[in-house]
Amino acid sequence: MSDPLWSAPLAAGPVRATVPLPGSKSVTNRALPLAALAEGPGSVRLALRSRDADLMASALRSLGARLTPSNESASGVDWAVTPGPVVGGGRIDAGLAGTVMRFVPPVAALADGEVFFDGDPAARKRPMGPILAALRALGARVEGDALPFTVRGPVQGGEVTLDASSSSQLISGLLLAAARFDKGVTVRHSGPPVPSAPHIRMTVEMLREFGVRVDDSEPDTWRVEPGPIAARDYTVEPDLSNAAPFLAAAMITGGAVTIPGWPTRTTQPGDQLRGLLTEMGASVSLTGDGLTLTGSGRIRGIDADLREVGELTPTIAALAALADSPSRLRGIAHLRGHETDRLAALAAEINGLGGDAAETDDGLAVRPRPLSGGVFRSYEDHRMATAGAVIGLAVSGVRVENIATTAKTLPEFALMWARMLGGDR
Ligand SMILES: O=C(O)C1=C[C@@H](OP(=O)(O)O)[C@@H](O)[C@H](O)C1
Ligand SMILES: C=C(OP(=O)(O)O)C(=O)O
Repeated sequence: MSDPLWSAPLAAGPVRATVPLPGSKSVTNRALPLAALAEGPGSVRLALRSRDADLMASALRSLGARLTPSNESASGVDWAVTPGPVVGGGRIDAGLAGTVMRFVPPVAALADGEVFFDGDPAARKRPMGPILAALRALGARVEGDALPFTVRGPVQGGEVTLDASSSSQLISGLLLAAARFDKGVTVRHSGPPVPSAPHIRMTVEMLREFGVRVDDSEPDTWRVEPGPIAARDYTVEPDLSNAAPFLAAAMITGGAVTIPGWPTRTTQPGDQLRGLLTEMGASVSLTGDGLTLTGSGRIRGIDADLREVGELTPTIAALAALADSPSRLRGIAHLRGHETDRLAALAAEINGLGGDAAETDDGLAVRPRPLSGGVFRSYEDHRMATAGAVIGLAVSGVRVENIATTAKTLPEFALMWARMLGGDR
C-alpha cells in the first residue's frame, strides 16, 4: 500500500514533456459491454486497464462473456471478447464506478436469473433510483433503489420516461443494452437539463459503430431499435479527461505539454479542454503529433458553464485557485453525486490551504488567494487527488491523501507525474 500522504512535487521550472495517455475510461466501459452483447466474437484494443475498467471486465465475465487479454503494456490491453448467453446468479462489484453501476444492470436484466450488485460505501450514495425504476417499468424485477440491489430479467423493453438530471449515465446505461431488449427502448428525459451531453452522444455514436439503429433526432428522446449488435474490432482513444492535470501543469509552470494521439474528432468531453484552457490563458495547437498546450505562467479566472464537462471541474477549480482573477463554475450541481460531493470537497480542500472557494447552488465561486502547504484530502476520488497534485506544483508542502485512488482511471498517475516533471520526452 502506498503512503497515505503523498508529497506533491513542486515544479522546479517550466514543464516540458510529452505525456502518452492510456485509453478512455468512458470509451472502454462502453466498448466492453457492447462487445459482450454482440452477435459474435470481437475485440477491444488499447482498452484502459484501471480499477473501473477491470470491474467492468469482471462484471461481464460473471454475466457469461469470455474476455481474454493480450498485448498488455502501459498503453493498455487488447481484449478478445466472446459473447455468451447472459447468465444470472452472479454478484457484481461496481466499486465506485458510475459506468459499472449504471451500464451493467440493463445487461443483467437480459438474464433469466437474479444478479446482485453492490459497491464501495461511497457508491451506495450515488443516484441509481431513476434507472432502476426504468428497468422495472421495462419489465425487469428489481429490488432496491440504490446499491446494493438485485436485478432479475428478462426485460422486455418499450417506452420509459425518467429524470436523468442527476447523471447522463442513467440514459447511457439504458441505451447501451437496449438493442437486445425484445422491443428495444424509447427513453424520454423529463426534468432539469441532463448533464454531460457529450457522453450521451458518445453512447449514441458507439451504438451506431456497433451497427445499432438509434434515433436521437428529438430533444431529450432516444430510440434504440431491437436487433443484433455487430461484432467489431474496436480501438479505444486516449483518455482526454485524464489529460487535464498534465495540461494544467504546462499552464502553471509556463511550460509545454504534448498529448500524443489526440483525436481530431471525438465525442469525449475532454476535447473541450482546448477551449477552456485557452480561455484561462494557454495556447493550444492540435497537429498530427497530438495536442500541445503552451502556458504563459499566468492563469486567468474563468466564468464557465461546465454542465457538459463536469468531470473536468476538479482540475479547472484547482487552476482557478491559482489564477489571477476570480472564477465562477456553473451548471454542475450534479457533481454532488459524483465519487464524492465534489463541490463540497473542492471548497473544503482549497480553503484548507488558505484559499477562498464557496459552493453556490449549481457550482463554485473561487477567489484566488495566496495558498500554503497542508493536507489535501481526496475522499476516494481520483480527480480530487489529481487536483491536489496540480495545486502542489505551485504551492510548497501540499500532501495529497491516498494518491493511489487515481487507480480508478489512471493507475500510473504518480509515476507519470514524476516523469513529466523530470522532463522525460
Ligand atoms: O458516461 C460516462 O462515461 C460518464 C458520464 C459522466 O457522468 P455524469 O453524467 O454522471 O456526470 C461523467 O462525469 C463520467 O465521468 C463518465
Ligand atoms: C464522475 C466520474 O466517474 P464515474 O464514471 O464513476 O461517474 C469521473 O470519472 O469523474
